[in-house]
Amino acid sequence: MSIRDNLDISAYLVIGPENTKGRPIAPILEAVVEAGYTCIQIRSKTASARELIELTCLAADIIEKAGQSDKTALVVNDRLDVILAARKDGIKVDGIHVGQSDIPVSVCREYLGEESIVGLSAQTNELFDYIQTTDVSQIDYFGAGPLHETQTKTDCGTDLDGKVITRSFEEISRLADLSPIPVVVGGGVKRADIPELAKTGISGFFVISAVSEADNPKIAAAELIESWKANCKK
Ligand SMILES: Cc1ncc(COP(=O)(O)OP(=O)(O)O)c(N)n1
Ligand SMILES: Cc1ncsc1CCOP(=O)(O)O
Ligand SMILES: [Mg+2]
Repeated sequence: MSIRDNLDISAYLVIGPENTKGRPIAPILEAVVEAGYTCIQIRSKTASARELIELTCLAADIIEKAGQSDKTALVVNDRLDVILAARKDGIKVDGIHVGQSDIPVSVCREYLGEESIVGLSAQTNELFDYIQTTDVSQIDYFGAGPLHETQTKTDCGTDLDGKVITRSFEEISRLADLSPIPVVVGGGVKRADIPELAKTGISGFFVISAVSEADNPKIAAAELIESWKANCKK
């Protein structure tokens, strides 16, 4: 049985060295694992392959030391090469998250195998048609959003005309109803959004800055997940 079989994307942290205001990543990872986050995604647009492998190793170590290897999934953003290299070093990496212009999901599935998690960002344009018509046989969940415009990823939700399309709670509820697979929503999500987001019926929230840029990431991480659990529909 792999962690893919019991996929839980309810509390999902995305993190990279460019998101921590210069602070070390390890204490933030330790705090989110301790708080019970179910998924951690290593994502960096600036780190080298070697740095990403090291970071992935660090995260896997922290998850293992906390005894959470069966509960906190570790995925890497975009970089199939990094996952393959990390696995060759014996590091437990559970999967990948890719977007519309990244390596195709069929290739990820072929190289990572049936026990791995493959997450895909839903397309912004014609989102509702897209999630109902896409072949989801190779993927485990959709990443969708943004709820608000975000400085962390300014191109998130950009439509064909270059305009950022944010999603209302009502639209997110429709997404949850229509999607054949779990949906995790992020992009500008802050603590105040969690009660309403949790009531939409989606499977989880994902955040970068609400935790990694917080004055106290440990408290911020705990508050987000507690609020999610307190308000969750399912
Ligand atoms: C959980 C989750 N959802 C969406 C994204 C965005 O992925 P992508 O569209 O490929 O953009 P980048 O993150 O690669 O800039 C994500 N990373 N995680
Ligand atoms: C990686 C990613 N994908 C869609 S929005 C986003 C960034 C979310 O960051 P923040 O939680 O700081 O808005
Ligand atoms: Mg990507």
